[in-house]
Amino acid sequence: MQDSAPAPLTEEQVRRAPKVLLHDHLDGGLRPQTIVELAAGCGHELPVSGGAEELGRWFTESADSGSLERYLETFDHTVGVMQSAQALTRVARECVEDLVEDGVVYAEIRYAPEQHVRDGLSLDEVVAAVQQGFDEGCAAAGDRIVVRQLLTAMRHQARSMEIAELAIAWRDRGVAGFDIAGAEAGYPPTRHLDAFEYLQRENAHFTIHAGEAFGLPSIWQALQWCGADRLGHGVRIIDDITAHEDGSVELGRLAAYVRDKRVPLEMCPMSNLQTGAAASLAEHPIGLLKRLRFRVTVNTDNRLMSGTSMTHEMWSLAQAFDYGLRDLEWFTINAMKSAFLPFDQRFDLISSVIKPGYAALATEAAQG
Ligand SMILES: O=c1[nH]cnc2c1ncn2[C@H]1C[C@H](O)[C@@H](CO)O1
Ligand SMILES: [Zn+2]
Repeated sequence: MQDSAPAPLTEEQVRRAPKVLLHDHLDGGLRPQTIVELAAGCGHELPVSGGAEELGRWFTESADSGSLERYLETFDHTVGVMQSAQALTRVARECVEDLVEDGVVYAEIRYAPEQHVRDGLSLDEVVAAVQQGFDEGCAAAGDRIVVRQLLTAMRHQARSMEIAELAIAWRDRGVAGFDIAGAEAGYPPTRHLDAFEYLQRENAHFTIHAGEAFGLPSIWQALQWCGADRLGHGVRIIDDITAHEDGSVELGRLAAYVRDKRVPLEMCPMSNLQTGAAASLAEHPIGLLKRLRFRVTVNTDNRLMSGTSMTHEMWSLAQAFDYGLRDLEWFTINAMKSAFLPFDQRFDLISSVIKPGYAALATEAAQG
């Protein structure tokens, strides 16, 4: 008889476990050393002058602000050094290298092309430069990772239609979908309804940052007006769930819809602690949402600003909620099922990479 107790986990096992990343910002994941070098090359003035280590600390400390708006201010110093094709290619290539090192087997990486045209690049050149970096990184990694782009439009700007058209123009050349990001309060997703309706007519996929810094109305609009396939964060769906003292739980209509329709939630626990969307990891809604079997996925959001990685997110959750390998496999398969990749490719990654990867780790753990 097989022992049904969850295998005891080590951080090293989590690092080696196959992981899937759906929500990660290219401009939120630079290596501090790369920022120092790119800033020197393009004349961008950094907030501190002491080198990579001090700069890395500056990002995590400044992002740890309790407010999404202040958190977002730190991006001035990553976007500022990502204004040339060479810089974009380098950052994209290093992103793939870092994800491979972290045990990620499939990633959708997002960024806002409209933020990278200050020095004269066209939107098309921006996407091409990032794709070049992803191609180089993936080629160097052999077949260990598959990477796609998601193109983001900034919700306070008015270029979403153009960015949606860009995503369609690149849909067979590395771009898997579309997103909107930026300050949530005051900028409802319905401002960009024309872009979402266009994408729906094109049979395209999109996710919307919603329910992070603003509550249920934002999630409701993202799903019921805009037709989002997935929710970026979506943590505030917890506001539509009542936990009674006797242990029973009641879902409001929106929460029930999200669970019934298997709407993927791109949860980013460490980022939520920094922006104030959750008070502590132990109190993070991910614990209850997983127990209620919402389609929860685990993500990094911004590896630089949160000083995080997929290994760190999953290892921290494992410690906070006593998760074992099976729970991490569940998150990973949830994410792979929710990817904006064709069904046959998702199926193949689940059956030939993810399941065998977790099975091998479970065998290893059982053998001590
Ligand atoms: O967690 C986030 N919420 C909303 N916007 C975000 C978040 N993380 C990054 N962004 C913004 C800042 C980036 O410059 C932009 C594109 O990646 O997306
Ligand atoms: Zn995000």
